[in-house]
Amino acid sequence: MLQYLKKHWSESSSMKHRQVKHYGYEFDYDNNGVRYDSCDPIPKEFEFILNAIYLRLKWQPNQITVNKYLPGQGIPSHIDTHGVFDEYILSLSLNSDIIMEFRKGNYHNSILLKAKSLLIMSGESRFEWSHGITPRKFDMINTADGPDIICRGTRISVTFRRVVQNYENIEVKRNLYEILGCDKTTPFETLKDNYRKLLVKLHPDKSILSSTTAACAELNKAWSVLKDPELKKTYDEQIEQCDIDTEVTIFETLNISDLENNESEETFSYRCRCGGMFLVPKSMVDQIEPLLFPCDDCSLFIKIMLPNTNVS
Ligand SMILES: O=C(O)CCC(=O)C(=O)O
Ligand SMILES: [Fe+2]
Ligand SMILES: [Zn+2]
Repeated sequence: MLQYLKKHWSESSSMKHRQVKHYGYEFDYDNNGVRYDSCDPIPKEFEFILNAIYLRLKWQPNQITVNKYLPGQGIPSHIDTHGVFDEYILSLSLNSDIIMEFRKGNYHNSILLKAKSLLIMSGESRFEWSHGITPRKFDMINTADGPDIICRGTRISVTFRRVVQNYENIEVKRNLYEILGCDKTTPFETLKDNYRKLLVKLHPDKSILSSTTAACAELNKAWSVLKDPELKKTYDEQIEQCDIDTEVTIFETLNISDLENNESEETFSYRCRCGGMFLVPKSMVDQIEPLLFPCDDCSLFIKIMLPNTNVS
């Protein structure tokens, strides 16, 4: 592992007080959140330790941060963000011993992290105690023979965390239909079939690599929206509204009162010259911007001036 890290260290980014490299998800120090788009997947070289962790804790990390501390460098006292990361924070110490300071209110504990040891934080130690490393070139330790001083070498730590998979953490970039390999007109059964096939291919239990987890969350999000007729409709309306940034041909500009009010349905309607239909969801009448709606058959649009529209 050390060999791998030493070989790949040149790609790492440098921070003021230490060097860091992320795998799986990138930890964003500006907003204490995570991004996964710009990040290297967890290297194969880490799999043996991920497997060992899994055997012991039945827990799979999907984000790894490697920190390199030269003697004299440290990390400010902190608690890893709740909500973004789940209940375990693990830290593997390599190459040098170091003292980590734990604090909770007025309580304080110094713990010697030996090289090649794994620190497991969970429960109170993970959520209530802060941890940090004082920037120093040596540490004081207590031994059976009394206090002693140890000089710090370069310490490399590998922190294992699991990004909580809620949708807020996942930036969905791709069109939801693209994710499920289909389009707006694909029948429900095919959507469902595609979802299942893709899910089996991607399920995180079948692979230890974290990019899989992100892809899986993306897939779940796509499916959770598209399988629900109401959400699908809203989503379709939104992409319709996005699509029309390009040139469109407006068939007519109308007021709501020009449309047919289908009492029993959620939509107003208007007949297109092609025989197709323009459908305007009733839920949209509170909008203040004029809206464009496509014909369900041809490429024409109607422009709707809503009661609240500012006419300037
Ligand atoms: O270097 C360590 O052992 C801890 C690193 C850490 O606390 C973190 O990256 O959040
Ligand atoms: Fe931490
Ligand atoms: Zn038409």
